[in-house]
Amino acid sequence: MYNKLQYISQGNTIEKQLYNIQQALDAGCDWIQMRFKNQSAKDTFALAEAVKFLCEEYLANFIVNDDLHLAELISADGVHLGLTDMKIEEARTILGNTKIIGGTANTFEDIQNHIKNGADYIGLGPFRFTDTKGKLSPILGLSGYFEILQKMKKNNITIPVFAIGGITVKDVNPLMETGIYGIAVSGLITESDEKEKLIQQLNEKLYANIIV
Ligand SMILES: Cc1ncc(COP(=O)(O)OP(=O)(O)O)c(N)n1
Ligand SMILES: Cc1nc(C(=O)O)sc1CCOP(=O)(O)O
Ligand SMILES: [Mg+2]
Repeated sequence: MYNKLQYISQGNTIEKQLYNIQQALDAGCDWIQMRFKNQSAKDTFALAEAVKFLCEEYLANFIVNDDLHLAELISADGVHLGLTDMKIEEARTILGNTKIIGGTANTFEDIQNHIKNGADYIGLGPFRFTDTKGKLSPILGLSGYFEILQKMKKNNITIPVFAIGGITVKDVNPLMETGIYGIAVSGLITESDEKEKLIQQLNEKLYANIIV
């Protein structure tokens, strides 16, 4: 069972990334996706090794954005691949069945393809406009999630779906009502001055209907 909250890291330097990731871990986040764009291979590797070490210390899941070979090299828990990254089918062949592979989707058809190709979870977005990522796919809004999740239900499709893109605390309840599994957030956690309180609030909402 996956955690319902994934933190997507931010920062243009190794130091800034490590600071943000450590803060998220300290505040109780237990799933980190390292997203470090347009950096040298040397720096990306150095950061990945340090994040792997940190996540082991905090018993947090650690996946790498985009770079399957890096994920393999440092034995991360998995990788997140977008629609223009390495094909999920190929990634599955390389990583085997024990690693997590997430795939980005913007439509019901994307989800069908990812399932066919062996994805473990879906990052469905964007929910709304966000500065965190350039070249966004069409914005889904609540109605987009509702339609796609209804289609999944009708077609008996079950795979954990994480909403992503500009999500704030007040979006969590309505998003969960559409049938998503969890959320992936970056700016919300990075920019918060009260991270522990925020993560507690998010988890309360995300796990509200789970009976232990
Ligand atoms: C959980 C999750 N969902 C979607 C994305 C976006 O991936 P991608 O489309 O490859 O865009 P970049 O993050 O690489 O800019 C994600 N990273 N995580
Ligand atoms: C990395 C990413 N992927 C998206 C997609 O729609 O595929 S939106 C996004 C940015 C998520 O960061 P924030 O929580 O700061 O908006
Ligand atoms: Mg990508």
